[in-house]
Amino acid sequence: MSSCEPLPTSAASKQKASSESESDSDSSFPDHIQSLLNKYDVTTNGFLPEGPPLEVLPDEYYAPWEELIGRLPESLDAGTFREEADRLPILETDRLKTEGEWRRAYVVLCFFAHGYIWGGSRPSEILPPPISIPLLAVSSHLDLPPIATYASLNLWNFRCVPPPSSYLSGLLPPSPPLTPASSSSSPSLTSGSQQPTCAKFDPTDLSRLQTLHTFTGTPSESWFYLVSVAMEAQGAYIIPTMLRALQAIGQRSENWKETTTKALRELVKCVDAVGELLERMYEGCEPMVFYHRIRPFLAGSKGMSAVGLPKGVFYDLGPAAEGLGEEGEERVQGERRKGKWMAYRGGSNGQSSLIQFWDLVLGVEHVSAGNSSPHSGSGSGSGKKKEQQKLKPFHEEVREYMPLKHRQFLSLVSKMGRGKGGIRKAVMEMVEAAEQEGRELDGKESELQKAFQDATRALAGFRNKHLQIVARYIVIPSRQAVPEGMVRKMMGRGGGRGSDMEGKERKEEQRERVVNLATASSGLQLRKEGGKEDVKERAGPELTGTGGTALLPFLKQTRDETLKAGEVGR
Ligand code: HEM
Repeated sequence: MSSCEPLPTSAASKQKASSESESDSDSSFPDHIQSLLNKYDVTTNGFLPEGPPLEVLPDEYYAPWEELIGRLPESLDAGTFREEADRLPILETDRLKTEGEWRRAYVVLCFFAHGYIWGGSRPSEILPPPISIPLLAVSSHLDLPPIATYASLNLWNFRCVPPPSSYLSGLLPPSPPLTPASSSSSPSLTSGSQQPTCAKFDPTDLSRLQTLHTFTGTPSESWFYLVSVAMEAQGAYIIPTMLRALQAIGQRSENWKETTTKALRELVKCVDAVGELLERMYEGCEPMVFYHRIRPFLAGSKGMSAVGLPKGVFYDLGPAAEGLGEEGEERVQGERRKGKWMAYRGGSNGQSSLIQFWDLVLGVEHVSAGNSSPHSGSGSGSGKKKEQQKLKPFHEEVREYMPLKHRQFLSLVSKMGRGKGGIRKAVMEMVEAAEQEGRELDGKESELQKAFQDATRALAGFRNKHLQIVARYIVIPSRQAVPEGMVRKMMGRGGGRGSDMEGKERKEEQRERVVNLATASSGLQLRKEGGKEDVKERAGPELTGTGGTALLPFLKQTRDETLKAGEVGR
């Protein structure tokens, strides 16, 4: 299917799904559900904003940021980004007025931070004051970590354009950025758009989405972010439906079984529709470009010893005053500086609130710490197992990377229904009650049990699709030769360890580093010795998390935990 054909999962089905619900007499959303959604910043687009993200900071004061972000891919490609970022003025954040402006500043500064850390021949372990000072202030205001997150890369990094009659060839390139100077007179500036905006803001339609920023300027990178945007929007309508079911369960309302069954059937349709969008990743994102060019920029600073960041990144706040030993001062590269070493996960779609919402509603529990440990990679045997047990589960840990209100919303959802355990708990109690009464489930109960199992299967099916994607975009490229052009691009100009290395040796060193960087995002390493490829069981190196948990087994575990949740009353 071309990217411009109408989506089977577009606005049409989103609206259809809602109107189907609306036609049910008991299905209008009570005011308190609406006010709950408002309170936690869950919009008609789900965890995306209600309207388009701001594209330019309106105050001219921020022109130096806007100017540089506007040509980030070119600057990175030319190998000049670090120098340019070093020369930026250290801007105050007190001119940021609205939440939209704070978010915009966060998007810009996160792109700067990752461009700076990963945009050279070696990762930079120091983030200079023009980036780190405002980034720390902005992330503290938003209560987000000072690192690229799903919010900065996806949720707040897109625009919606009119139907692409003029772009029928398919993928939309990222549009030229706006500068405050070019748009300050425009009344549409604060609503964040210079392009003609959509008649209706509809982020479910991939053909009408564009990213605001990328590191590489490639259509693959835009597509990679935009697929998630469309998925989040497509999944939005199910949120109030599921809340209503959880409330009915919690209140033990007379018709809780019917309400929940209906909601679960709707959830199956929703998960399938979102899964169809996920599979559209193949249409516009090339695996080799993703693996070698895009993914390295998404890497975090946690668990990155293998690529030269053993302590994470130093957020440099400037030279320390005379005298030694003040708190918050460090000797960094021979100089006393104010600042702090920090280590965070990289940007990941695993930070999506929508998928966690589904898990919580259903009562799916995930226990694996995934590949999150920065420190235990070299451990082995039972020691490593014990360390794994001490780690926070991946899904719990990544909540800290979600916008505050969404985090709070998920925490609230986890307690709805009959306390922790979502719909699963209610279904289990129902089955146990029938067992205790020595009877079979009645018709309504059997329907609910089946609807619940179908929903967990649908979610496991979604995770299977995701596993295939991970195999195609990470596992397979990690085992193929690095294409020439990719090495050159990744190294930037003047990259590499020096001119004394030649030919094969230099190429191999570069390949290793590129592969390490590419696998390092989220703390992965390419382990060379032994192991079997676990997708198709071919011999070859094994991708592991630094916590010792192999990547594919981790994702398979999340799928199996989903399936297991569905086993009630068998
Ligand atoms: C090229 C496309 C993609 C690749 C290569 C990919 C890769 C990965 C990897 C390596 C992980 C392990 C944890 C981590 O590194 O953070 C992960 C986890 C995850 N990804 Fe993706 N991903 C892709 C697209 C998506 C999309 C579009 C979504 C939807 C929002 C998504 C949702 C998730 C979720 C929810 C997890 C957590 C594990 C789970 O709950 O099953 N991924 N992904």
